[in-house]
Amino acid sequence: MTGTLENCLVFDGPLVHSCSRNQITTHERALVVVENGKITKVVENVTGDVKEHLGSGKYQMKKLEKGQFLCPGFVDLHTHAPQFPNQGLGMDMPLLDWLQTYTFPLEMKYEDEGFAEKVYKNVVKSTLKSGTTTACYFGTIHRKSTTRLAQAVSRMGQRGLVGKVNMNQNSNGKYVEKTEDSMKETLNFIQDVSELNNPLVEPVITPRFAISCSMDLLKELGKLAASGNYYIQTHISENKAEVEFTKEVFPDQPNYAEVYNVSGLLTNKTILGHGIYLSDEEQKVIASKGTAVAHCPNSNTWLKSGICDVRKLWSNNVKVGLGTDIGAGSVSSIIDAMRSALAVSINKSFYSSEDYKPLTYPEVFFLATLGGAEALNKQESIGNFMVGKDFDALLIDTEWQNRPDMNAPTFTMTDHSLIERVQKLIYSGDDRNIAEVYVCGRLVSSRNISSK
Ligand SMILES: O=c1[nH]c(=O)c2nc[nH]c2[nH]1
Repeated sequence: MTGTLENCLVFDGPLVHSCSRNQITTHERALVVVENGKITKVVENVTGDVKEHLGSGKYQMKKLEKGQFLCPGFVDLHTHAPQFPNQGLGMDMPLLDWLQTYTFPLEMKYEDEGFAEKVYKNVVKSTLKSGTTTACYFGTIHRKSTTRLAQAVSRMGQRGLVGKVNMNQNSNGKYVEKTEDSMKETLNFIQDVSELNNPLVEPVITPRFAISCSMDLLKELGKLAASGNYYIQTHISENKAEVEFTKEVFPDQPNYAEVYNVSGLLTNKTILGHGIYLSDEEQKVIASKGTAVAHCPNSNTWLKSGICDVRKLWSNNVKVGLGTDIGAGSVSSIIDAMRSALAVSINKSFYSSEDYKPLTYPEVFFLATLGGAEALNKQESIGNFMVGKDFDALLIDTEWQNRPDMNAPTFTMTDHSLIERVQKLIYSGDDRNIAEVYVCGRLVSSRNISSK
């Protein structure tokens, strides 16, 4: 803590976070001191008066109420901002048909910047309300509209990685770009994001997926990513027909992962959506590059893509976090992604060998917070409440009686321990349990205020 406590905010109450993959650390009463957006002190096992721990000085206190606790902000590693208007549509189709019927026609509409502005400000408002403090967004091929998305993220105070999509082949014949334009507009987009002058908002190189890009384009994008050490996001091995199509489009490559590897697109700043059908060999290459997988269980269920085996990824040392994957996913909340990850893993256990253990609730909590931070290589700045990290946090309220008017999903009429309240959040909670959202110490969304 620096000098006096003036201009600092102190939270006093229960705290939960992940410090390792299979355990949730809980403190019945902790003090978290936040100065200039950073956590400068955490006092655990607090008893008695705050002054006994922090001395005298001026600080703004935030005392949590019964049933409330602090939890790290959620990391959504994979979502498509332009697809929010299609949320819940076309879930009865497999991936490639769904893209042609629903997704490409909607994404084409973002040629209109006015439409993009209207949608994107509501997307960011909504994901913040759901507790997503860090989001990796796909935009569309349209540079100016995707810049509107980055501006909305910046204005509303979210930590965001935003990508202009690249695709120069195998589309519907209309929603496609020339290689040269794709590269030029990606460079322009990077410039637009740098002009925001906001360290919380970063550009991501975003080839849609292998089949929508020629090898030339993939390699150009790989070079560009290396030139500025930029993040990269794309899809991999989501659906069996997609995997087969990829083999046809890139017959010289032994597998899907190698298409990205030879293009220089597998780095320790790459996030691959899905990864359901990756072989051990591919997973090992991905792990050796420090590349991460975004597990998107809700989307994988509705599009009937398959079940991603998170344990297998972990056993091959691949980093994993969660993605909501709107609009193939139907719910934009990482609480839902945690619950879906548990459900698909339990379902998988019914027909797997006896030694397959379904994911546990501490493990999915890890995926939603510290796991997502590690996937992005941002574990030094976000993911839990270690001193020196940025204060990206949620004030969770599980007490039904605090707001009966909201009919909150966590019904509580008897006493519950802190870890029971965490379970309630994961298994039955939703946005109504998120009272306040902080990014880098700034209150960006609350049940009473809405972001502009
Ligand atoms: O879930 C998905 N959503 C998409 O928009 C997409 N594009 C390629 N592959 C995809 N998968």
